[in-house]
Amino acid sequence: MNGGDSLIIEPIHTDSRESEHVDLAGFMEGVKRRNPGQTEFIQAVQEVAEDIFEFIEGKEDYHRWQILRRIAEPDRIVSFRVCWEDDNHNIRVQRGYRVQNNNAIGPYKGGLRFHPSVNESILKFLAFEQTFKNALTGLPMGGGKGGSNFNPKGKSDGEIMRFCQSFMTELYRHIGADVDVPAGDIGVGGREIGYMYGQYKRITGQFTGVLTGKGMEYGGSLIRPEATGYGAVYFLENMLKTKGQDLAGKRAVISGSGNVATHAAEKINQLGGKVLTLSDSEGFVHDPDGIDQEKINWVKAHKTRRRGRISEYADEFKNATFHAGQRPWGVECDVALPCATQNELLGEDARTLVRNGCIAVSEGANMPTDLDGVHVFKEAHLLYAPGKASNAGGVAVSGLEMSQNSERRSWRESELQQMLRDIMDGIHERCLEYGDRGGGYTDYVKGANIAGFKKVADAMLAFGVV
Ligand SMILES: NC(=O)C1=CN([C@@H]2O[C@H](COP(=O)(O)OP(=O)(O)OC[C@H]3O[C@@H](n4cnc5c(N)ncnc54)[C@H](OP(=O)(O)O)[C@@H]3O)[C@@H](O)[C@H]2O)C=CC1
Ligand SMILES: O=C(O)CCC(=O)C(=O)O
Repeated sequence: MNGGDSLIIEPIHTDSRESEHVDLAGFMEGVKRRNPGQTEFIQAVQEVAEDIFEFIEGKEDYHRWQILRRIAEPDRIVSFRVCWEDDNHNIRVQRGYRVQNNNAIGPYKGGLRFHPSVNESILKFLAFEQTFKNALTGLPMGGGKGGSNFNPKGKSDGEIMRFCQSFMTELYRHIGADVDVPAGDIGVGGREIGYMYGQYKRITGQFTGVLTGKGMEYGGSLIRPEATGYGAVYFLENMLKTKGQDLAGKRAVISGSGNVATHAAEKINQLGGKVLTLSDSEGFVHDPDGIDQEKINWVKAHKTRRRGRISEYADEFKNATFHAGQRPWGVECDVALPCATQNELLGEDARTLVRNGCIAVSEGANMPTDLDGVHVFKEAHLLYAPGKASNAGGVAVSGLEMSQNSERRSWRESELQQMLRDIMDGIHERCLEYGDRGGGYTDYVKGANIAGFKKVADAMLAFGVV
């Protein structure tokens, strides 16, 4: 059963087993009971709880004030109907959501996803992850996420505009520059942000920093489009540096062909690596000659302007092959960057990567590796960065966009590039601080989970029970 669409949440009751010190298994039993069928959300909480239980052992305050339990219960979930008219004058009805997970350290912040798979479980997992990620950036941002089961594929520009306007007609009452600041995610790029911002401005009459990822003409920030992909590669570079290595000559396997994947590919090339693959939901392309900047430019135009499929890459560039219905993890590589979607790299894929000699994985997507895969990477002592650390560059530059909007000014590209670098270096440092397992091995998952948790948890302790 997929309970993802259910809005009924069991009331938080003081079950005697949960008001005392439960162990990890007892805690997860409660999470599963309260969130039936929400597999992605349960997976995300489990991955965090595995590390946090070890960290809070003997730390009475975190237990007594039920901090993890409270972070794993969204502050609120808003669900609404979104009606729009297609080009054939049919009335279409979609479901929209905003999950406001936690605002202990700043306004809710996180993207909007338009994809047919969107449901409550997926947005809850994303908002939960976002809470830790945003804390890791060091900027004052809480965690949220939203979206709709609207499928943008094959829709005309007019249909996209009407949907975005209808979506914002309800969402606007739940957001604000100091309340909740959405941005893009899968299926939401510059075009959609523009339509939504226009509608927000039309309804409220306000020109404020209520969305990020805006166009440069109306309050956007330089390098926001590049920031997630570039940041994931900076993080990868930092991990390699701990082993005295760099990206020069390294073969990279990348999934996805959207915003994050193409900018990750761009930065890998700039740092001397060779990108062998890109993918979309229909399969992957393998280009043994390398996907250089010219080819990346073709992919960007193909996906964002022509709205084409990645399979057509193999018709355009000689020696490239398209592998329908497959993911790229079997292609031999030194580094891998999953940049498409959740659970796209399973335990078996992780074993294949390890067997083929891959030394580092930096996640551009959110939770692309399933729990089995995470455990495989940890046991192999791979340099493995979870998305909440490695893909934080995007939301970090969104935070910088908020600052620029508040100050009513724009920073130079060189300043922003340096700030993105510094923020990614800072996240890496925090992972090293909390993820040291001894013997030269850093567990970046543990480091990211604990560093993110500690910041949010300590703010929550300051507020008492709210
Ligand atoms: N944009 C950002 O700033 C940030 C994004 N992320 C995460 O990065 C990932 C990619 O986002 P982004 O690049 O912005 O999104 P885009 O919409 O630009 O691109 C998404 C890419 O992923 C592919 N994809 C989507 N769903 C699936 C699926 N079910 N199976 C296989 N491939 C799929 C798409 O293929 P197709 O065209 O066939 O749908 C497309 O190639 C997401 O996990 C997102 O949450 C994380 C941090 C910030
Ligand atoms: O820039 C933002 O606010 C959103 C980024 C995002 O959705 C993410 O980090 O997953």
